[in-house]
Amino acid sequence: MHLLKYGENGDLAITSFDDNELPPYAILSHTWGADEEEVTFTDIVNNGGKDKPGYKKIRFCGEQASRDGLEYFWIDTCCINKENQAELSLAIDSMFRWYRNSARCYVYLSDVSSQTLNTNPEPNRSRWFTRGWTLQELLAPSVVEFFSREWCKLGDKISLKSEIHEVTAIPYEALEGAPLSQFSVEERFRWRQNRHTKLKEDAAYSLSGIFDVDIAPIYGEGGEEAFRRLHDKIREQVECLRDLFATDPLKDKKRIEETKGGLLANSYRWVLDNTTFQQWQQDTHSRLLWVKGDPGKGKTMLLCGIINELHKAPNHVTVSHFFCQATDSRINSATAALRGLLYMLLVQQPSLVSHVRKKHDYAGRSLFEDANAWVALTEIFVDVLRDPSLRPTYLVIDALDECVTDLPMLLDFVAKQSSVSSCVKWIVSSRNWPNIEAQLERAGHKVRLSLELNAESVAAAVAVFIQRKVDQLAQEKQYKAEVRDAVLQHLTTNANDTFLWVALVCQELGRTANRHVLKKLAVFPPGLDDLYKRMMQQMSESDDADTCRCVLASTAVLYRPVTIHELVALIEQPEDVSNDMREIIDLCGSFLTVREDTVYFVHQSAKDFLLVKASNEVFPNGMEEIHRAIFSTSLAHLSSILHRDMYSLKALGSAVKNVKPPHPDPLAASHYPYRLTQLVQDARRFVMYHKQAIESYPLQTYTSALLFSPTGSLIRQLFRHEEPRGIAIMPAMSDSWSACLQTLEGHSGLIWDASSGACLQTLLDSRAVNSVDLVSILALSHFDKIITNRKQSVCQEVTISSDNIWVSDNVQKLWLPTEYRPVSSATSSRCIGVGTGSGKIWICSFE
Ligand SMILES: Nc1ncnc2c1ncn2[C@@H]1O[C@H](COP(=O)(O)OP(=O)(O)OP(=O)(O)O)[C@@H](O)[C@H]1O
Repeated sequence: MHLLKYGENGDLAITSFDDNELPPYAILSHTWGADEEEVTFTDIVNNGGKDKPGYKKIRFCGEQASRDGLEYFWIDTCCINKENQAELSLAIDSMFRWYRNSARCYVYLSDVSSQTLNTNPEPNRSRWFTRGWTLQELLAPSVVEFFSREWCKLGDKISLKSEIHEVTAIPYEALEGAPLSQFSVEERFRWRQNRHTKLKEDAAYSLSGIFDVDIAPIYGEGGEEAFRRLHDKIREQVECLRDLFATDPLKDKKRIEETKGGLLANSYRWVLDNTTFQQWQQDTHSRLLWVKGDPGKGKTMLLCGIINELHKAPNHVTVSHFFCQATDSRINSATAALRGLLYMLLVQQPSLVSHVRKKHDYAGRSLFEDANAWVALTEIFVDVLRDPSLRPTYLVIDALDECVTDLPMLLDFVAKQSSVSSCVKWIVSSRNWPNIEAQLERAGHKVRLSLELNAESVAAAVAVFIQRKVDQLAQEKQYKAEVRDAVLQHLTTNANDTFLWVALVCQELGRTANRHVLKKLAVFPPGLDDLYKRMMQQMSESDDADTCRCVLASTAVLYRPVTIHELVALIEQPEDVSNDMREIIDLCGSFLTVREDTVYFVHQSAKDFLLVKASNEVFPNGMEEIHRAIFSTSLAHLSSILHRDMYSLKALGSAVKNVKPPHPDPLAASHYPYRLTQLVQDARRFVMYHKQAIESYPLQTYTSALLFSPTGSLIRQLFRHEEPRGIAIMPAMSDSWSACLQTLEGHSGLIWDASSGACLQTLLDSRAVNSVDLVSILALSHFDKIITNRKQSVCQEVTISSDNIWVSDNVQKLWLPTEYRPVSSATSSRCIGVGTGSGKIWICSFE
């Protein structure tokens, strides 16, 4: 980027900078006069152009910059060498970024006079508002100041926002600096209405920054073609993000805050004054902040608060967050965490989508969902972190301890990647688990914020929380002053710096009649576990103790939260309480809570308590008994309610996609057992398909059987943690089981996979691939030392057995189902390329 600066002798000088090492600069936004009136790059280089009318703008801009303490400034007329086509293209591409990165943008309204402004106060009627390029010049910089013809300041885009909104229809939030990706594509296109550019193509090119897409300018292509290319780029970007989407982390955060009773700012603000936090935030070398603490100490809410505060930063940093929740299978795995973080990051910085598109263009949605999703996501993530255009970004992962699947992989990734980019800072939180400690220990540039070591601040925050909770209770239940004071006193004395304990006791008190409050207070012991024990004891004393225990035990083993309706259909009730299930849930102490008709554990620690510390009481005959009960009750339920034409469709041609479930839905309570039936069916397919391998080599259940099952197989998904770790590139599998039920070994000829099409690369349609093709593929994949003749590869590390049944590296052995056995192959040291009879190729790599 070329920047202008006044030298000591008053002459203008132009200096070139690397875009990554720019000094602070001001930037001018204006409308162009006739070409011959504007000062050009050549004029400046030759110390000329001083007699041109456009020179006045340059002088004003330089003087204003100097008044604002800025040495450098940039003006499009003379800071781009337009005779150099490559430079011009690059400048058009970079323009949005240059405006965004400026310290101040001065808008020079040459047709607005401050002298007539009092009689005609309409600076917004200036020609400046009708030009195409000025739209991004208004939106990209954070500080935009307006000046009259006499160079008198009229205001800035915040103080003039209502006038600007009136003429441009751009919402206040966009003027205040909200990321433009928050606004729909249609809305952003509306902002350009009534704007014109001298060249037709510029109408499209001037929008590329607003949509954060790269479109190389090709002047002469015409406006229509330029807009077609722009629309194509936007569509491809939207499709890519749609496929990456699995959960909306913004909605997860909102839901979690609401479920936990709403975020109280005064209970997290202490962290802003905390020296460890400040060190992490201010020190450019501190990259990773690890917030650690025992259950219920308020880590999740603290992170919610920190995220809110980070958003308040004046320069709109990117904040991308992910909340792990063990009880929600959508958001409890390492892959889900990276996918969620990446999605949220790219929504805010869409130009980085290019890193995803490199892979997504070929693989589509399965890139993020098949067996290799982790490999693909980590590669993309690393590319994004190393991208020089990445803007200051915070990455936040809450509750690492609730990442049920592949936590070690996630920890390893965070430890390795948290220090690679100087503009990225990470925050993670977890309980005080030694295995997490051990893995994060390896991260460089980290700081640790232990809630136990900041007991004083946490105690003060809990005190604020107690005060708020007691005020609410006293108001809702009309406590007398003495009851109110006693509750406050008891909570303050026994809370032990644990928010959750306070929240649970208050929940119990909410259900207690006023006359019993004082008596009841005495039985809430300090400490979470003791409180849970007390709740168990209280429950066991009720008349519905057996039913309550049954509800707790079943809820603890179900693989997802269920609705009250479903719960009634799932549990073996000692007596029929179908109509009283809400009441029973209320009787289950404060372990459970109902939100929108769905039953949840009040907190992960409540579930942990039942599964570990109270397991003898909750599962007196073992957990298996509860699974068996759920299974048989489900079957009984299905047998009793299912009948022909459940939804009274009558017409035999009724298509599933057109069916609208009636209200109430007779199948509402059957969704859980339906999934169970699907699981049984899937298990049957799994066993049938891999029968030969499993019967002969039982341990292959955990290797080839999992690897060669479709990615959508429920068994494969449930046992993902068992998949062998050492195989880096796994066979690309289709989503669902093929038409082939079982292969009978010993027959000659190949049995074809009729439905799967998700191969890694198909080189040839129906003829078999040969080893030469495979060599090129391995070479393309940058694997060296390729050997085509298998006999030579004996001393190599990876090999295919002579009967084509095994791939092995001497330590691990992978059984090949018939349709994956090679008709040709090529081997590198750790990699084998296999060409199959169907023309499909896959590459297996052992780490
Ligand atoms: N700042 C806050 N505002 C409002 N409520 C809070 C706040 N901090 C904590 N709480 C209350 O305390 C409870 C426990 O907090 P939180 O879930 O954040 O703890 P945690 O340390 O993440 O627990 P765990 O490690 O067991 O998941 C919340 O459900 C909420 O009721």
